Amino acid sequence: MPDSDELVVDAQHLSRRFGAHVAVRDVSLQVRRGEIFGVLGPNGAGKSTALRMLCGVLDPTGGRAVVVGHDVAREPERVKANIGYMTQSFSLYTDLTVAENIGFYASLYGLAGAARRRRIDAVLHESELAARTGQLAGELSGGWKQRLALACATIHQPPLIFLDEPTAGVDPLSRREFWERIHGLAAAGTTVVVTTHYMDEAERCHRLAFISHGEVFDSGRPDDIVARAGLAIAEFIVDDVDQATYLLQGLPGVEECAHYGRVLRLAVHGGEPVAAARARLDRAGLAVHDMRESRATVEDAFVAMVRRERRA
Ligand SMILES: Nc1ncnc2c1ncn2[C@@H]1O[C@H](COP(=O)(O)OP(=O)(O)OP(=O)(O)O)[C@@H](O)[C@H]1O
Repeated sequence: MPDSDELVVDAQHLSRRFGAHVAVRDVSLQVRRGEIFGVLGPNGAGKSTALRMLCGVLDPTGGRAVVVGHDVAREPERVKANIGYMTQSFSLYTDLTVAENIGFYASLYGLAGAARRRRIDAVLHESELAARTGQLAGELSGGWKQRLALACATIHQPPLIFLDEPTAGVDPLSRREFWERIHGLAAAGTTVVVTTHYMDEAERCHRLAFISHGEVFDSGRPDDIVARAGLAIAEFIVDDVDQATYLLQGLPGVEECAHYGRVLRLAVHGGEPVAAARARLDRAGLAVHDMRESRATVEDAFVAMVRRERRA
């Protein structure tokens, strides 16, 4: 966990309208130096719009944000020069080679001479792309494209990088390696703001914000968010899964009863799921095996939040 109090992102009541539609509403969030800050939310929640405002590429229609010491509305060029931004589409030139893409971004950020050569060598080494410099970016697999996009976004050693769903469509091993690299960058003092739909990735962030319908629903450390969701979990195996699911969904406070292979997982809001589930299934004469309490996860908290919003 970073121990710096220096705010690298300070957004106050940030809003963005598109015509009558409010995509981001009154979002306030702070990110400290060296922090990995995750932004979660369902599709269309406003995550990318919020990121684009913080990057200085989209003007807010309300509120303000200071990013790496510059106001995003008044000094967008200063913001852009001092951040890295990896978009969902990776923003690579598919008909240029790996080396040409990196060279292009190096020029964009004004790198020249020995410093330019040093940085290009460094990102090629860190991304393990040195053997692929002549390959067209469009011919790389998803995992290698992702490495190249991160190399381009960090060529100028920005103190802050924004990553918009950086691991979408990338295999699990590449995702792990990518996150190791993100933690390495953060440990060296780089601040990272990342949107993701992968809940295992959310658990790897220092702090999170849950966004829904353009508003921050909750924010804080993953553990604290999970605790605030107030969910208790029971896992067990039953012979008649359909009947058990039907019976358990009728219990008070049940958020979800879902299958994980042979295991049924019951999430209950404020209660004793093991005792309640056992009593209910015993009464119906259903055989239950291996029942145990389990830990609620960020995914449980997230799913409960989205469901509650939909019910409201
Ligand atoms: N340029 C635009 N013009 C009009 N509406 C837009 C524009 N950009 C985004 N929106 C709308 O704003 C809302 C938020 O979109 P945004 O892309 O920020 O969501 P998101 O949380 O990033 O979604 P996803 O997880 O699917 O990427 C959506 O309803 C979207 O249609």
